[in-house]
Order: sequence, then C-alpha cells, then structure tokens
Amino acid sequence: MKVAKFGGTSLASAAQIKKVCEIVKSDEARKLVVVSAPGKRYKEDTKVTDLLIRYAEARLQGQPAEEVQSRIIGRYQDIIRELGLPVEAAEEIAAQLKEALHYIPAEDPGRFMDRVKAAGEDTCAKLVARYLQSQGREAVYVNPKDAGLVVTGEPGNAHVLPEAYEKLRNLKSQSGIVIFPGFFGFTPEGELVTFSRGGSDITGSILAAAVQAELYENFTDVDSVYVVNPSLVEKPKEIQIITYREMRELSYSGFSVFHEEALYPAYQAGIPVCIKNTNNPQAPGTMIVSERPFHENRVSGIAADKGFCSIYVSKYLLNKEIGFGRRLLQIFEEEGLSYEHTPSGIDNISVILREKDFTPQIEQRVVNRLKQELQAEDIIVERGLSLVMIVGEGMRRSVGTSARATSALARAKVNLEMINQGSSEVSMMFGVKEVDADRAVIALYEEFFAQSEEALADMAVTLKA
Ligand SMILES: Nc1ncnc2c1ncn2[C@@H]1O[C@H](COP(=O)(O)OP(=O)(O)O)[C@@H](O)[C@H]1O
Ligand SMILES: N[C@@H](CC(=O)OP(=O)(O)O)C(=O)O
Repeated sequence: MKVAKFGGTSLASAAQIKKVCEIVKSDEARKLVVVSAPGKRYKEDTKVTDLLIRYAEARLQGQPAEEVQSRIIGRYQDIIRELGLPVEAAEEIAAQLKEALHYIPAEDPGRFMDRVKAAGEDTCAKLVARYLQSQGREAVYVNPKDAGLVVTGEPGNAHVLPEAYEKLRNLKSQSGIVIFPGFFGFTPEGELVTFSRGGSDITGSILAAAVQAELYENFTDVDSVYVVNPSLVEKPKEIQIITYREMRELSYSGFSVFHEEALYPAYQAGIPVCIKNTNNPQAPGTMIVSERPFHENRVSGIAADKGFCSIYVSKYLLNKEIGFGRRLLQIFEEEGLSYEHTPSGIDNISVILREKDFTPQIEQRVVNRLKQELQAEDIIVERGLSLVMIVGEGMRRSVGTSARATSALARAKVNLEMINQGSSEVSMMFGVKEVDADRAVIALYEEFFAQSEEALADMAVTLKA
C-alpha cells in the first residue's frame, strides 16, 4: 500500500485535479490519498488557505468578509463545474463549505481560525472523492476525527499524539481509495486543530507510518528536490537520493518543498519517501531513505532561511562558572522561547532564536535578566540574520569543505557573523546578514555544484593527497 499526498499546486484547478486522479488510478497500490487545499494556479494567484486566513481575520475583527468569502466559494464552484460533478454533489459540497465559514467566531479566536483554515482541505477531499466516484472508482472521503487522528491542542501548531497511530492503522482495511484531508486533526476532546503551515505533508507521513506503507509519495510541482532552491539558481542539479537526516536539515533551513516536521513519522517507521511531480509523474523524483551510497561531492544541498536573531552574551571566565549555561537557557525557557542554536566560545555564548518570537518587550526583559541574574558583561542583540546551511552525510569523511565554503563566501564578499558545525557533522551553518543570504547560497552552489566533474575530481585528489 502506498500513501500519496498531493500539495496545493497539484489541486489548484479542475485540470490539476484530473491529473491527480489519473495518477491515483494508474497504480492500484495508491490506496490512501492525502490532499491539500487548492493552491496557486499562477504566480500572482492566492492559495485558498491564505484566503481562508484573510476571511477568518476579517470576521474576528468584525470587518466585512463577504468579498473574500465569495472568492473562496467561487474557487470551489469553478472546480466543481469544470469537473462536471453531478448538481446535487456540487450543491452538497458548497452548502457544507458555506456552513463551515459561517461558524460564529467562538470565544477562542485560535479555534475559529483553525476551523476555517481546515475547511480548505476538507472541501477539497470531498471534491476529489466525488470526482473519483464519478469516474466509476470506489473512493471514500474519510474525516480525520472518524479515523482517529488525535493531536495536541495548540491552535495552528498541532502535534500528533502517539495513540493516533493505532487508530489510523484501521485505514488499511478500508475498501476502495481513501481520500483524506491533510493539515488538521482533533484533540481527544474533539477540538479541531491544524498543523503549522504546509502541514498536509505531516498528515501524509503520519498515515504512511500508521499503515506501514511501502512508500510515501509526496506529489508537488517540481521534478525533484534540487540541491538548492530553484528560485535562486536556474536549473540546479537534482537530488536523486538523500537521507532522512540530510533532508531534515535542509527542510529546516529553507527547502520548503517538504515540511520539516513531516520526516519524523516516516523516518521512525522506516518508510521511504519519494518527492514527485504531478505535472511530470514519469520523472523518478527524489527518494528520501535511511542510507544512501557515498558520492565524491560530499555536499548534498545548500539552503538558507531568514528571520533569525542572535543574543550574544559574554562574561570573563564563563567557562569556569558551573551552571551558567543552564541558568542562561532557563531565562529563555521562562520567557517561553525555544532556541535554535547556541554557538559558544571560552567567555561567550550566543543564543540564536526565531526573530518573530523575540518581541521588543521580551528582548528588554531578557536583557535585564541576563545583566541582573547572570552578571553578563556584554550583551549584543543582532536582528535580521539568515542561517545558511551546507548539508551532506559525506562531509564527515572529507577534509576541506569548510575552507572551500569560507573562501567562496569571501570571494562573494559575504561577511560571516557566525560559523557553527553541528555535532552530527552532517551540516555546517553560517550566520550572515539577511541581505547577503541569496548571494551566499549562489556562491556556495557555484563552489560545490557548478564546477565540471573533472575539476571536482581534481580537487578531491588534491585534498586526499
Ligand atoms: N531545494 C528545493 N527543491 C525543490 N523545490 C524547492 C526547493 N526549495 C524550495 N522549493 C520550492 O518548493 C515548492 C514546492 O513546495 P510547495 O509550494 O509547498 O508545493 P505544494 O503545493 O505541492 O505543497 C517548489 O515549487 C519550489 O519553489
Ligand atoms: N493548505 C495548507 C497546508 C499545506 O500543506 O498546503 P501545501 O500542500 O499547499 O503546502 C497551507 O497552505 O499551509
């Protein structure tokens, strides 16, 4: 049994949904299908999820929401009409969508927002099931609540609960093709909660782990995962095979093609993942697996993500002060902040955070506490940072990767704010100013991937010598 997840771009229009259904029908093993909400049809278009968020925000602020509501309903009506669904099916789907959007804002705005957001995938799943039925296939829409996809309760940030897997295993015995809406689950008390943005990938991975699928196929709009974001480099090299660990690092640092939280369920259950293109399903795609053959070029991918800040703390003889690190991190914990990295020196340590969490009020409190409770001598807060990551299993066995990277960055006149080599040795991270991030990624791509095979082979020989 295979689990196939189709992203928003794969379901953006009736024509795309037809392609999705052809792909599903072409392989009997594709029995569990996870769908997102319709995404962008063209570059300037708006994803249905973004329209739904706009709608919910307007309702919560008591502002007019009719226009955005009719845009949302219009998107589905167009699809229903172009798919030629029976009138009663179309009416039923449209009525259910209208009902979902008409919810009176509950006391908890987060819950209301999640219910509205989830309507995007829920309606899409019903549509796809109806369309497959109209094609003479046995297809059934399954609601995450009925299937037992139980999750934690923080709005917009659900996490699967361990007991979900056993319940979801029953999907194996469901006859016909199951069409399952991605992106949301229910708390044990029955409240709907969505995963973080892009979270349909997570649903697919959870289902694949639950039913012990032979493969988790993730269909999107690119032929493969590329070694670098294709919006930065024209026709970058394709990745044929990559490990879970490498992909985890790359998804974390900006490879938005696969949600960073989606790998874990598949990895834990040992399910291989294949990223494929709905618009070119014959292409082999990228396989994500636990082990891969070693190749000469030790770097597998280069990614960058923006929106970080660093809090540099220094104190003479910090290295001799027992408990300094614990007390430092406790301050961040008590302020409700999770940290990303903590590069350190003898007398200093930097804490890297996501900038959006570190509001000016929190910053002031944290700085005061660092001075008073830890007697820190120097505290420098730097915002607008980007983390550029070079990732590759082979880097562990190779000499000279960091020298090549730093010289390439120096040639591109990128100033390095910070260097950090993860202890797993699968990745190397450079902190740079956000304005330099794209230039840094392009310089690193040219260094590690754009050179001829002979030049790379020569370099490998020189480094070994
Ligand atoms: N390294 C990468 N390889 C491939 N695609 C990438 C990479 N980094 C970012 N992307 C972007 O991810 C997009 C696909 O993800 P997404 O928009 O979430 O698709 P979907 O709607 O199918 O979920 C691609 O169109 C591409 O622009
Ligand atoms: N529709 C949701 C969930 C999702 O996974 O979407 P997509 O498959 O288009 O990335 C979002 O936009 O966040």
